[in-house]
Amino acid sequence: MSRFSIQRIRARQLLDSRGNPTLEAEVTLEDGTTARAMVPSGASTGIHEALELRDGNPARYGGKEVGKAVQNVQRLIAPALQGREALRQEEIDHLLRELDGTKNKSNLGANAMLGVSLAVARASASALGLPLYRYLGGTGSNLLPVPFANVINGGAHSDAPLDFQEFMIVPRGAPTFSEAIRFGAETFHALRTLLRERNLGTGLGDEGGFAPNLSSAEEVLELLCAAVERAGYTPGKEIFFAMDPASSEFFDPSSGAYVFRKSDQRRMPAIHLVEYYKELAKRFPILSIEDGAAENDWDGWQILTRELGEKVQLVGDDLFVTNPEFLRKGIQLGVANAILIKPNQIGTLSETLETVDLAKRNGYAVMLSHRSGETEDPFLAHLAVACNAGQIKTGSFARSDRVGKYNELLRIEEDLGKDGRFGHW
Ligand SMILES: C=C(OP(=O)(O)O)C(=O)O
Ligand SMILES: [Mg+2]
Repeated sequence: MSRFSIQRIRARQLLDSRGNPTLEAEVTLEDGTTARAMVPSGASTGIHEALELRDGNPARYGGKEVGKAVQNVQRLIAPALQGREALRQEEIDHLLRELDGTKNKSNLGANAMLGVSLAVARASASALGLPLYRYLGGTGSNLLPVPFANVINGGAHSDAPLDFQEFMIVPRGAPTFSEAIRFGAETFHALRTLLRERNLGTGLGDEGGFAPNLSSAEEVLELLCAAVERAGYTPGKEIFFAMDPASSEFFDPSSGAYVFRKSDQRRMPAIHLVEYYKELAKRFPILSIEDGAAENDWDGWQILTRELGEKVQLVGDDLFVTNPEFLRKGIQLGVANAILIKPNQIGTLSETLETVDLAKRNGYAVMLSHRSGETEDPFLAHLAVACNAGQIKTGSFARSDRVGKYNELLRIEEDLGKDGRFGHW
């Protein structure tokens, strides 16, 4: 028993940014330190993600309550971890996995497990008097990530007639993180002005980006170029673009075709979709495409990587689900060249860090990511710096659940002072 031993673990149900129930875990150590962590939730979830446990009673929050996960924390996890050393994160996460006993965390629920895993790490950092990013990453963690700000929301994240889910602005040419935030936010404001002028609607989607009445990627990217210029910058110089088509959402497994169901009903095989990306990447300064092919379409991923992998960062999200097993398969097949990291896809902090490590050792770039259903918890900002990932996507500049992560990174930038670096991955 030490002052870092876990004395008490509790959990509660709160709301996420979409007004759906989510879980918060609270860990108290012997020395009295208490820390909490909240769990986010996706909409365009990958089918191989760890299971998010929901109660399923349609009469209450449409079945989305997390009472069972809360109970699992209090009745099963708390007694198993009580008295354990919080600084032994791997041991804690191993115990959680043993207690769950399933491959996809369906017994305890990945939401119950992740909440506890993250709260244990935060309590440890706090008890040691260290900033969370420093505790998680050590002395070499000083790279502030380039923000990938999702300013146009389509797909499963809004009612816009757009099949591609995310259009991001990437202020990679900024000299510092805080300047990148300024370049991005100024462009976001210019975009609002343009949307107003053109009567396209300024309503927001789930990640705080606009959800305008536009139905093609060309129209969106042209508008983004105009917004960048209106803000006083040059597309491809200070500000680049990235897309997450989230193509698993519009893949039809029975015919093997991609179908633009939200817009013009166009239907195409992977090879034509890749041609389309290539044309877009020729016309616009697109430096990253995520989930350009669907989660089970490994052939499509191979075409995509062969045709675009030299020129564009190709990020696997639904494809890898932050899981070392799927990433290993990707490495063997030579698909993608980057991975999206979402801790709740895998369910513990240690496994998240293992996946990051595997990616880096195999030359895959790493981007930390929020979920479309977020919380005010800025853990992700610390994790991005801890991993020296160099890239983070956490929405636009218009909702506190998103801006909270950027604001935390601004604080970390200040904390790092001269040791902080920005802009390379
Ligand atoms: C953040 C994303 O969306 P969701 O959280 O809905 O999976 C994504 O697909 O990258
Ligand atoms: Mg995605």
